[in-house]
Amino acid sequence: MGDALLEVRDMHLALPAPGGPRSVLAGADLAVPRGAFTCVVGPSGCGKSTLLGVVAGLRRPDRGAVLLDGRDVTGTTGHAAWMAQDDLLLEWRTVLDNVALGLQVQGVRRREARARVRDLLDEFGLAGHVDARPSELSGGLRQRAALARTVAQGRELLLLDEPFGALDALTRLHLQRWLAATWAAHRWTVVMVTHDVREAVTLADEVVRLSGQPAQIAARYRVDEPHPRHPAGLGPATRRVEQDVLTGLGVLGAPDDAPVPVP
Ligand SMILES: Nc1ncnc2c1ncn2[C@@H]1O[C@H](COP(=O)(O)OP(=O)(O)OP(=O)(O)O)[C@@H](O)[C@H]1O
Repeated sequence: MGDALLEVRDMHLALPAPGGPRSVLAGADLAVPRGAFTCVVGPSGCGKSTLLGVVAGLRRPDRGAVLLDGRDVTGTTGHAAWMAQDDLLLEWRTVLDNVALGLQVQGVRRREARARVRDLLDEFGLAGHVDARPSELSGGLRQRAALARTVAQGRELLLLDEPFGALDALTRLHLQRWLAATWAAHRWTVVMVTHDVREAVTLADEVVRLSGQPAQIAARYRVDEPHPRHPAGLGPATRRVEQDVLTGLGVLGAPDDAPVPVP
């Protein structure tokens, strides 16, 4: 794990529940190399977002550590930028000012922040929308703007929690292709939670599967196909990984560590 930018070690966390604290994370370990894309999948409600929250420092674990480049950042914020399914764009600000906000909250003056994000807006296909309000944008453009705001913060680590979860299937496919190409050009270090296994194997160098509650790392799957990948044109080895992840989740064949969830 010597070259890992992010290391999560032996993470334990219990959260309040009606009958007393319930263990949500029970010894999760993670190592993400600098410039790698890791996707986290797992049964609904198993603790994926909670794990991301602990990595971001929004929650302090009961036990375990979060290391960034070997620094202990457990329970602190500032090392990671977070993007959730809900884009959290401010409706009264233009696209330019929403994206610039990522820098302004770090103390950069508005004028400088606006100047610094303009190139990013061009690259993210938002050049024609800088003065638009979020309500004037399509769902896909909103998510691009939210991602631009996340990236603009210049943090070492990007944490994406189901960023395309609310989009229709076609828009989602477009954004997966776009993110695959944009990430391949930048090589940000990313940990992304998704329910979409095709999305995971399209984007990730490694897919990490969590077990059911309390969550542990059930399996890791390497995806070696060169980036950028096309979600509808994945190679046979990547398709096999996809099948393996689905099998592990109990969607295909026999699950190896969890009961098949009854919808
Ligand atoms: N603030 C909280 N207080 C108490 N329990 C919580 C809190 N937040 C989450 N939980 C519980 O912790 C468990 C894990 O939740 P989490 O949102 O991390 O799961 P998830 O895998 O991201 O879910 P999903 O797949 O539905 O997005 C769930 O049982 C949830 O009800």
